[in-house]
Amino acid sequence: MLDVRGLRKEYASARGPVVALDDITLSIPRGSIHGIVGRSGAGKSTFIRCLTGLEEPTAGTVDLDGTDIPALRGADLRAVRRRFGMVFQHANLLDSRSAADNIALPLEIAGWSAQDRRDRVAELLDLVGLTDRADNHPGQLSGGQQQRVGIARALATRPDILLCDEPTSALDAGTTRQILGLLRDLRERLGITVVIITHEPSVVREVCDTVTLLADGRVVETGPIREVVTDAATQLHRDLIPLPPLPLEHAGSYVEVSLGDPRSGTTSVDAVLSLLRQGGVPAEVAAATLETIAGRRVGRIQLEVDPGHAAEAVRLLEAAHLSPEVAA
Ligand SMILES: Nc1ncnc2c1ncn2[C@@H]1O[C@H](COP(=O)(O)OP(=O)(O)OP(=O)(O)O)[C@@H](O)[C@H]1O
Repeated sequence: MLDVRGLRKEYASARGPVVALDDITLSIPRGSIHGIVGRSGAGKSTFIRCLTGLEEPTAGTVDLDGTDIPALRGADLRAVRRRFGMVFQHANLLDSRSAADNIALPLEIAGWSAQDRRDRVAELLDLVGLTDRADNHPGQLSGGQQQRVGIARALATRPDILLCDEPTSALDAGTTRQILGLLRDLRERLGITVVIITHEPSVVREVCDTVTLLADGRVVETGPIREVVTDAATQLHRDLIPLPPLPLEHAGSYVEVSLGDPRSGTTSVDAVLSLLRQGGVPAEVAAATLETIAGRRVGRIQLEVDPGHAAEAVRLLEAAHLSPEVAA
């Protein structure tokens, strides 16, 4: 549905051009939840601005159902922008207006009649579970409820794509789960496509179907979560299944292994330990992260082995397709 090819964005600066996006090529399927991850400065915001036509790329195409967004001007561009709804880290609601009136704002701007606005707002309040809070002002709502109002407002004019820029970064873990549950629910009920910019691996793990990792304006990895997460060679595999750093003081050698690679029949911590034991290598688990992501059991284990056995441990683990790496 959204097909980005060779997208490049340069900004002029006193020290020459800054390349914010460099040859970005990726696809976001209709009705999917797509995560865009990357460090600060990776180009995430620039990418979103190019998607919505707020920024004109230096080169490349952004194809939305056969329309190249960067090629549009005037009324056509304004029309295509209405196909995107925006959700931000903070809902930025107007304090002087009730929840219902905040949601009605884009409908007023789009010229809906008072009756149509009332009907649509009631529908949206129900959709985000805030019917009983319609008359509350933002100061009377929790952060999570304010974000629900923000999401309802973004959906008001029935966009096809919901772009969420760090939608849960300001929320606690419990509220984050509720908001992610709501986004998933909206995708099921409305068939809407959701794009989430986030720096939180947990958001990607919990809700995304597909993901793109950006670094220095380039695509490092992109694809379905269930594929990238089971490929021990990807950066996303490490980012989505994080292990703690090694203990500050340690005498042993540490070997990290990955579970979940389809080529490996070894799927549990016990199986890894017994494989090493049978090979004559005693090992202990120093840390482990085990998750079920997109229906796949995946994990990473940090093993402490005697330094004299490290090379043998790596050999045994490699033979079992557990992608061992000596941690330093
Ligand atoms: N208007 C601009 N003029 C010049 N350089 C810019 C401009 N906007 C962004 N950049 C540069 O482009 C690069 C990408 O910035 P961008 O804001 O897209 O990154 P980001 O991944 O969204 O970062 P963050 O997570 O901190 O918001 C950075 O090097 C940034 O300094």
